[in-house]
Amino acid sequence: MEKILEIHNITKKYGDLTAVDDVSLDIYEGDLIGLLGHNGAGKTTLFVMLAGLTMQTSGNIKVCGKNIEKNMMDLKKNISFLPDNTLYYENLTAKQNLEYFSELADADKSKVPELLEIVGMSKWADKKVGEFSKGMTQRIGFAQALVKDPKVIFLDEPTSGLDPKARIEMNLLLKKLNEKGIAIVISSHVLSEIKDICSKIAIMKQGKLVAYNTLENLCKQEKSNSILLETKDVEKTASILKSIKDISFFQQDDVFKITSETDIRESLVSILNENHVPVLTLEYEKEDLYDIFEKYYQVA
Ligand SMILES: Nc1ncnc2c1ncn2[C@@H]1O[C@H](COP(=O)(O)OP(=O)(O)OP(=O)(O)O)[C@@H](O)[C@H]1O
Repeated sequence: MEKILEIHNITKKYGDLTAVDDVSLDIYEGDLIGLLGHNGAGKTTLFVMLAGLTMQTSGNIKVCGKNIEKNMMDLKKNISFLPDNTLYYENLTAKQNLEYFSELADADKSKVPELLEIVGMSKWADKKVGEFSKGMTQRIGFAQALVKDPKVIFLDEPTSGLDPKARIEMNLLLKKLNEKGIAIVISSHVLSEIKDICSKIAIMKQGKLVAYNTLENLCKQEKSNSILLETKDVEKTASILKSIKDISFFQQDDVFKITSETDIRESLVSILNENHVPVLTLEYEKEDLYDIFEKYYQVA
């Protein structure tokens, strides 16, 4: 896969405030990255720098191998940024708005009908944007992001304010665009959505990028220290667990959740076998994105 963006140690300061602090990451063709972080973590600031709308205070960005300082046009040509509050000319139709944005981007406006088709808005091409629902307007936003045939699209909270059906449709559309090879980076506060559609997760905290990996690798790295145990004899199991030192546990229905600093699975199976308690399941509890996110935010 082609490396589209190389971001090396970029920092953005606004006076004394460091909004983005020494962030490095690479973005490849076909990446679908979820960018998470609390309010004020620096997500939007990172996007505006990567879209070439503001200069970084330090660090450098390469687009398709070229440093942007000398090739700002390369950055602007290859990257689209859709802010969370994009405004359209409400008295112009969907088609007219997109033609206008095509002209601004110096792109081929004859492609507008095709873009409307991609985002499922052909039927409403000649309707005024002022009459559209939030979901329809957001589709126009995606079409706008596609106007210049970008290699990467940054979307700032693209599903914010949409109802559940519109969110699902939007996420399907994102996947469809991503399957065409366009790298997509989405900032969102909706972890379940990010988990469902993104292949990589980036987490920002106080301007720093504290995690960047595939969800699978993050789950492996942040392995839980809780074991889930289910046996055929709940009472006997409870009494055995009470006798084991340095663990804590609680029972939920027929499953015991055991917390231990060390891996006790083998010794636990032996003790249960010695006491003739058949084990049904014994496995580490799987971390989900919510746990991982919370962990990064708990660490000082
Ligand atoms: N133009 C600016 N001038 C001064 N400070 C700014 C500017 N833009 C952003 N900031 C500050 O930089 C920090 C990071 O803001 P940013 O908008 O990037 O965070 P965010 O992660 O996108 O937050 P949210 O999830 O609320 O959108 C915040 O403290 C914000 O107040």
